[in-house]
Amino acid sequence: MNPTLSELEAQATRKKAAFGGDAHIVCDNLVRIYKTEGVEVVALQGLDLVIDRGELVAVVGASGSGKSTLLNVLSGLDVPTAGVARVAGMDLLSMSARDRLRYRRSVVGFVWQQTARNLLPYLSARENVELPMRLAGSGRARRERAVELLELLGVGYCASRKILEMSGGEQQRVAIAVALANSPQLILADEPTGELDSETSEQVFDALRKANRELEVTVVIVTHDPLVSEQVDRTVGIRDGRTSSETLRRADAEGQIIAEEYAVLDRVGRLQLPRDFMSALAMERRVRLELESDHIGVWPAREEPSGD
Ligand SMILES: Nc1ncnc2c1ncn2[C@@H]1O[C@H](COP(=O)(O)OP(=O)(O)OP(=O)(O)O)[C@@H](O)[C@H]1O
Repeated sequence: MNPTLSELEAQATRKKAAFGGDAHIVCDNLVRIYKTEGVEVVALQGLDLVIDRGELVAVVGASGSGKSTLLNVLSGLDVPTAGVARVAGMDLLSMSARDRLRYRRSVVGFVWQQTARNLLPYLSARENVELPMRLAGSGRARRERAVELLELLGVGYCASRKILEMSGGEQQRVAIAVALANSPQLILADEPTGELDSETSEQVFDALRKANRELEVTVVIVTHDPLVSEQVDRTVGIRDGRTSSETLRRADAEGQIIAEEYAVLDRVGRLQLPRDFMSALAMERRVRLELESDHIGVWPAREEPSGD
């Protein structure tokens, strides 16, 4: 018997709910097209991404691959052209202006690469951390919380200093305290160690890891810094506006970290082969697939015999 219309509707809703389920961040077929002077740039071309609550994830990819666009969408600063973007159950496409403001103030915190974008120069570190709490209208104990956060991140001694009296690494750790001020569920960081040397980068990354482990905040870091991308449990690679690869790290029985690379398979079965794999075997246009009992073989297409 043919299904009724309401059965079909229920089926479609079930299917929709299945992708990502109740994960903390769900991007499903996310598209962002920029139009400038009549020219269209497709920055995100159907990006799928699922991040669970409490994960610490690095996002990597070549310049122009869409990393900042993704972060801008997740931070509520930019609205995607199509697809689904959901954070903590909130739909970032259909959100009202009022909900968006609330979302940006108290659900998500950001840390940018340029410290000038994170901190106000005429306020002390402590006052900078208090400011988002003031704007959100949170009542008492702002001062205590600001000092507590600065101490947690190892920069309690900077509480009364202004930006110019702190090193780059100290400024970024204060910026993380600012991002944490209103107890967000998620921290987004765009190249937070981009302007720092490796020792200072380590301190800033440790501060983000502390926020993740001790305050149970989900953390997404866009980075070119191997020091960051090689220490997280999961690194997501973006290529041409889509998630193309993932590296998962786990400790083996001896405590050694093992990194395993995966290609990302979308819901209709598409995957991107790494460019260096394709060029190593001169694969282009089409490949031959063979289904084996436990894997799928991929071969370069056979040379067609030339007719002469
Ligand atoms: N506001 C905008 N208007 C027009 N095009 C844009 C805009 N922002 C980004 N783009 C384009 O979208 C594409 C993705 O840019 P995006 O900044 O997300 O890349 P990215 O991976 O963050 O790069 P990078 O590592 O250099 O910061 C690029 O082709 C870029 O030129």
